[in-house]
Amino acid sequence: MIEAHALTKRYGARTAVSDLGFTVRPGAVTGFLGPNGAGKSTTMRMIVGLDSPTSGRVTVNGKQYAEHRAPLREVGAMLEARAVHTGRSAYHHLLALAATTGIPRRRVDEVVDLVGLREVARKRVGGFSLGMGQRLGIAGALLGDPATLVLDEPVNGLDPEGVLWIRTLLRDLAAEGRTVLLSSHLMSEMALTAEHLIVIGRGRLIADTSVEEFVRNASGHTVRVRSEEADRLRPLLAGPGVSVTSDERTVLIVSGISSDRIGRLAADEGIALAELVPQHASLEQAFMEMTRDAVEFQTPDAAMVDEEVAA
Ligand SMILES: Nc1ncnc2c1ncn2[C@@H]1O[C@H](COP(=O)(O)OP(=O)(O)OP(=O)(O)O)[C@@H](O)[C@H]1O
Repeated sequence: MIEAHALTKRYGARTAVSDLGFTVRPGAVTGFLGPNGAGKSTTMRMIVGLDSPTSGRVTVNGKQYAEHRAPLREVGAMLEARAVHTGRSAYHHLLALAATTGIPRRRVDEVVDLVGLREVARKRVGGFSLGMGQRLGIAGALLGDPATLVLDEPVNGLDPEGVLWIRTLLRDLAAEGRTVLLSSHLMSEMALTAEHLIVIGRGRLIADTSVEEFVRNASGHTVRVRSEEADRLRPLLAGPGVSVTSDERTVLIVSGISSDRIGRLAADEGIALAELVPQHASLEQAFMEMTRDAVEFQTPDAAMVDEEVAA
């Protein structure tokens, strides 16, 4: 379990993390999301003691990282996959890491197999592809068989087979009762991997909720209705907060009213519906909506779209 209490980090005048409070629970994969510069990496660095908070605290299983007697056995982290001596082989990199923390050699063999690096384990890390480097980073994180894992962009650079592999691995590790926190910019992947989300923007908490709830709360919620009598149905739906748009004669996209109610209104008037489909926002749409005000740099196009939406 990871717990942050009033966690704050300032770099000079810049506040990277501000009064952040959250709990990452065991047994589920928790996604850590936020626009660029939101403070994710800073928070992760504080979790594993690479940076110290200006105020507040963050603990792993009740203690700050440095207070643990064998931190690698407590928390496994991959923050910068490339932070490896490039002249060493993958095997020796892991062996050196293990030796400094009293982890037996056989565990190195285990993690090498677990991450699928057996064939290249004796090759120099300098020649590794981005994907192989990621696998090595994950091997390092798993070395101490820790109850808690903190991974910054672990799928970055992996091919589709690698992405599927890590998704399955993380879900399995969580199912064993571990605490898994990962950040990713790939929303579709996050939607498939994580059950819970912590979303931050400009260093502050925006949401701490299940993926399902986060998507449900996004207002991108509409109902698609198809009927030969769409013209007759349309005025019946009108009301405060209801909006109806239509690009095709027989199709209405309705927001502000539930599909149950639309179905009832149509039935009362004897209007036959060919389709009545609630459309849920994707995690990406929900994320864009929830973090819109927290985006550090907006492209002119995105800003223009926002203005058009607001107009
Ligand atoms: N060592 C540092 N010195 C000064 N400012 C820093 C330092 N590290 C981070 N920052 C600033 O703190 C803020 C948060 O950065 P951080 O890297 O934690 O964000 P992030 O959410 O991980 O972003 P990204 O998604 O782009 O990786 C940014 O404005 C960044 O410029």
